[in-house]
Amino acid sequence: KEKVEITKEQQALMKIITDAYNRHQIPQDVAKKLLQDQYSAEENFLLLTEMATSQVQVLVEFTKNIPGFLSLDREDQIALLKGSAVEAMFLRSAQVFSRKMPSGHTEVLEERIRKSGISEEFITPMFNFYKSIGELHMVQEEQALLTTVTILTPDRPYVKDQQAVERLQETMLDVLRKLCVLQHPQEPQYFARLLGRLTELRTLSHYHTEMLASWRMN
Ligand SMILES: COc1ccc(-c2nc3ccccc3n2[C@H](C(=O)NC2CCCCC2)C2CCCCC2)c(OC)c1
Repeated sequence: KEKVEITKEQQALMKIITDAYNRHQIPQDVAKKLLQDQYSAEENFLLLTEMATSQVQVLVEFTKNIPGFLSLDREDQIALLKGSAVEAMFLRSAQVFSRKMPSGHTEVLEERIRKSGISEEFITPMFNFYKSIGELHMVQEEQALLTTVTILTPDRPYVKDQQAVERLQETMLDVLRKLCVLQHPQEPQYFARLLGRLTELRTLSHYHTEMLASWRMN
C-alpha cells in the first residue's frame, strides 16, 4: 500500500488556492435571498443574470491566485475563463445548494428553484448534478481544487498552448488525488467519482443557453 504524502510545496499550493477560493465568494448570499422571498419568473431571471455576472468577476479574481495562471499566454487565460465560466457557475450553484442548512431550508430552496421559471426539462438533470455533488461531501480544499481543475481544462476552444495548461492542470490533479486519498481513505474510488462529476458538469453546461432561452416569462 503506497504511502500517499502531500509535499510542503503542494501544501502551500493548496493553501493559496483554498484561501483565494474562500475570499472570492459571491457578495450577497443568493440562497438567503431565495429563502426570504418568492420572486416572479422575471425577477428570478434578473437575479440569475446578476448572480452570474458577479460570479464571473469573482472567477477572474480567483484565477489570478492560481499559481502559474498569470504566466500563461494572455489570450489563453481569457480562453480558459470564457470556456469554464458556465461550468464554474453550476459548480458553485451545486456547492451553494449542498451547503448544510437548518432543517427544511434545502427543501424550500429546491422548491423556489423548481418554480423559478426554469423550464421543466432542465430541472431533473440540474438537481441530479446538485445532489451528486452534495453526496461527495467535499471539504473546502477539494471544492477549491475541483474548480481550479475545471478552469485549467486544456481543450477549451481557442487555447493555443494546450501543453502549458495541461502541465498546470496535472499539478492540481496530483494534489487533488492525494487529498482525496487522505480525506476519504475508506473510499479508494472517490477521486474517480469526483472527476466523473466534471463530465456531468460539462453536459449540464451545454444546456445553459437553452435554459436561459426557455425561461418561462409570463
Ligand atoms: C441557467 O439556469 C439556472 C437555473 C438555476 C440556477 C441556480 N441553481 C442554484 C442553486 C442554489 C442557489 C442558487 C441557484 N441558482 C440560481 C443562482 O442564483 N445561481 C447562482 C449563480 C452564480 C453562483 C451562485 C449561484 C438562482 C435559481 C433561482 C432563481 C434565481 C437564480 C442556475 O445557476 C447557475 C442556473
